[in-house]
Amino acid sequence: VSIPIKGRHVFITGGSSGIGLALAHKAISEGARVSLLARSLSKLEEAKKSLHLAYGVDVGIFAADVRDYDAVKRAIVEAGPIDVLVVNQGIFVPQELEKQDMDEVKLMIEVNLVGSFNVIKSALPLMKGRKDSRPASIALMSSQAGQVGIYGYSAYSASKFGLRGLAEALQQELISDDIHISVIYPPDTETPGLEEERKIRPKMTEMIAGSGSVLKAEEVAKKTLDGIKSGSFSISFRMEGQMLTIATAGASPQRSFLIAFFEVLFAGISRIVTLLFLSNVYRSITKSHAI
Ligand SMILES: NC(=O)C1=CN([C@@H]2O[C@H](COP(=O)(O)OP(=O)(O)OC[C@H]3O[C@@H](n4cnc5c(N)ncnc54)[C@H](OP(=O)(O)O)[C@@H]3O)[C@@H](O)[C@H]2O)C=CC1
Ligand SMILES: CCCCCCCCCCCCCCCC(=O)[C@@H](N)CO
Repeated sequence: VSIPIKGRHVFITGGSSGIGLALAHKAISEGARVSLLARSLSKLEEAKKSLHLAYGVDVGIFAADVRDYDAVKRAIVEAGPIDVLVVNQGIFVPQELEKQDMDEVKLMIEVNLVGSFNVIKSALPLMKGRKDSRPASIALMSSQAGQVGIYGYSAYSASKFGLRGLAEALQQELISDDIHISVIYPPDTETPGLEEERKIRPKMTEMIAGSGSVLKAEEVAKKTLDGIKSGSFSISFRMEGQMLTIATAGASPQRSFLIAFFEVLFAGISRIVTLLFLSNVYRSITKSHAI
């Protein structure tokens, strides 16, 4: 499939900052009509201003908390039928579960996972009933921490793994409506969110996450939009991200015959690489515990 962007309505949650904002830039530069949803109206207005300055076009902005179904529904109905829905809002507060407050655990699940249900469920009727007969897309922002559980991310990883289950089931429900699901698995990405996270990351989390790449939000946005356009179910970054996606291919759909071929060819070897990676992780944990 090929999902056109030009002239279509791209709705981005968490679009006022970081990856979401970078994606707004990219989508507008490819001729989309863009709407952004986030909580803070002032951050949304700032984003709107910066986008106007860069491209001379106006984006629709909607201040709502994804945890509030009615508010999300109102915003989406007001914005009008969506062709490409990017469910990108997310928060990350790393901490060992034993030390983490249940309030923080629930917040991550509610914003990252339940919030995504609220957004998708609100958008579905209008997306399915769209006049535009061309293929549409729903993209969910997961993380490499949604492919492998990482120390300090019990709640965050659970929320991001959850998105994958949602995505796999939803693709079966929506394929007849020509709506294509993508799940995006970025590594650490330079954003205001990551800057905040780094102040409180446990050492072990930093060490493990630090073994992957650190990308610019623009790079993540570009690959994300390219992946959406080609209807890729799984979107990953750089060599290690590609390997991780092959190692965790599981029962996710694969449209590319070439990549399917690689998945089969490298299934054994990528399991070995994964076990080596994990044995390093466990060795580091044991070592640091011994000090
Ligand atoms: N940066 C990274 O290293 C990585 C990030 N990701 C994922 O990418 C996504 C974006 O991350 P990033 O750009 O770093 O994050 P930022 O913190 O920079 O931006 C988060 C965005 O989400 C919005 N948001 C947060 N909470 C809510 C809420 N309850 N309701 C509505 N909007 C909300 C924020 O606006 P406001 O606060 O005003 O609501 C903001 O627009 C997240 O899902 C994250 O998990 C995945 C892998 C790596
Ligand atoms: C075949 C096996 C090879 C495996 C190597 C891959 C390395 C895994 C590193 C995982 C890093 C997780 C970063 C999460 C980033 C994120 O979501 C946030 N910044 C928010 O917390």
